[in-house]
Amino acid sequence: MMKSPTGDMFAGVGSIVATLMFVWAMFQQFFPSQLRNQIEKHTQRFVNFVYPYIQITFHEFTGERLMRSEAYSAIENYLSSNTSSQAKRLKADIGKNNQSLVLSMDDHEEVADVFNGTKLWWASGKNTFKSQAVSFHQTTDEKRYYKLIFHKRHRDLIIGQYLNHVLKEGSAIKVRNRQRKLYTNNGSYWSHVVFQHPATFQTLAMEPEKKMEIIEDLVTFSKAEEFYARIGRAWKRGYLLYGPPGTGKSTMIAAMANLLGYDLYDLELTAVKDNNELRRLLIETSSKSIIVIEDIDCSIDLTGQRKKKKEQKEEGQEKADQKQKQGTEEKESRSSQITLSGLLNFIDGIWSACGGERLIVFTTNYVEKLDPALIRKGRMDKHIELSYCSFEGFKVLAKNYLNIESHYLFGKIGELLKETKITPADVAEHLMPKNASGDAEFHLNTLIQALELAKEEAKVKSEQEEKKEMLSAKATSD
Ligand SMILES: Nc1ncnc2c1ncn2[C@@H]1O[C@H](COP(=O)(O)OP(=O)(O)OP(=O)(O)O)[C@@H](O)[C@H]1O
Ligand SMILES: [Mg+2]
Repeated sequence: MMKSPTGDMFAGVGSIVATLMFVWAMFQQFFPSQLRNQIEKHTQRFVNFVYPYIQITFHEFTGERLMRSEAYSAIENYLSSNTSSQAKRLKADIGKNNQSLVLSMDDHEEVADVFNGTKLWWASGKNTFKSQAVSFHQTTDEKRYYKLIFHKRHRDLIIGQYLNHVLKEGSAIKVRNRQRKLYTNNGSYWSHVVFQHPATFQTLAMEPEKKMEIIEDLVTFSKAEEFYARIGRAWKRGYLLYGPPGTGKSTMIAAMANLLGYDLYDLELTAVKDNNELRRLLIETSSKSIIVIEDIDCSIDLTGQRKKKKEQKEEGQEKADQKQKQGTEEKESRSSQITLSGLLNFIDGIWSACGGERLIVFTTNYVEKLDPALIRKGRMDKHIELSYCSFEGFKVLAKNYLNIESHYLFGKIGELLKETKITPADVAEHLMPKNASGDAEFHLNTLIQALELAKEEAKVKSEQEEKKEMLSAKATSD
């Protein structure tokens, strides 16, 4: 059978069409990506030419387990404290202690920042995805990010110094804003509660110069990481607060924690079994913390042996329960001894082993009872005496409690304070409002009465002592 030319022709056309279609398919399959690459390459070049900026994106969640990125939260803190005044749309959130509002820039906002004279921009944004998970509620995932935009000329400065600065500053702000904790050792373990003591240096009754000196010392310490590294010393500082009961030692520790934003570890030595346990407790403390050992003279005695504070105090009560507990407790208390040398070794040694800044604060009512080895400089770097209320101290309390800065009775009170020993705690007690009227004059007058009474008592006491001395002198001469 002969083939028709048309048939032939058609067959030819058919194959051409098939070939073309094949080529087209190939073209479609391979070219777009090649083409895209090409286009991208050229546009990138073009964009680089007319748009010489670099962008870096910091995503909120990173990694496989989608951890919240440290960098993102540091940037968030940095921006909310440094540039939120520029942003027109802000997000608000409740800050620490549920009291203050924290403002940060809202999505799709842009703010500028200047670093060493170089301007750069931060933009916030979010990508929204429909969730893949099967759920009755349709959920959408939002992925937030910050984008840093800067001129490529400043690449080194921004990627090096500036980002470092942002991350450091951001983490410092986070520390300042976080909820702080008060740890107490329950035997050999720390347990914690939220630390919310309102004491500040501002409300602490003390001579202004002395107060400033302490604040400066603390702030210098908290910023001295490089200094301590350079001189090869562990980043720690010891304070010894001493003075009669009710002069503000514990209050000052709370003020220190509030000033620096540190956690507090209230170490009860009498509850610690032995040196090993003490070591473990100290190792478990975190950096940026204050370790407090109150009434050091009651916890450790000069020979280095632990006193049984509780048993001394509540002897009567204890006797009743004693029979029950005897078996186990006696064994325990015999083996539970923290020695002075053990404690000193930790103060000297342990800190070097764990990084981060730590303050250790000892308090005592009887500084003269302490072993000089415990309080020599280097161990306790700074000795702070808290003493009876001075006129300056009284003025702070009057401002705190009565909200007054001057009053015609102040002169008289100033005179009386010079002649009497009264603790800030006692002064505070007299200024405490006891009824709704809150009358300043009434409170100042009760304080004056109390001061006069104390003065009288002191006089009687000194007279009695004088008499006694005279009598004993007479007895010896006879
Ligand atoms: N310097 C001070 N400034 C302001 N308030 C003070 C001061 N000293 C004492 N107070 C008030 O008196 C109360 C008791 O003070 P605080 O517990 O700080 O004394 P302390 O020195 O630690 O006494 P102790 O030696 O008994 O532990 C506090 O609640 C505080 O309100
Ligand atoms: Mg105290």
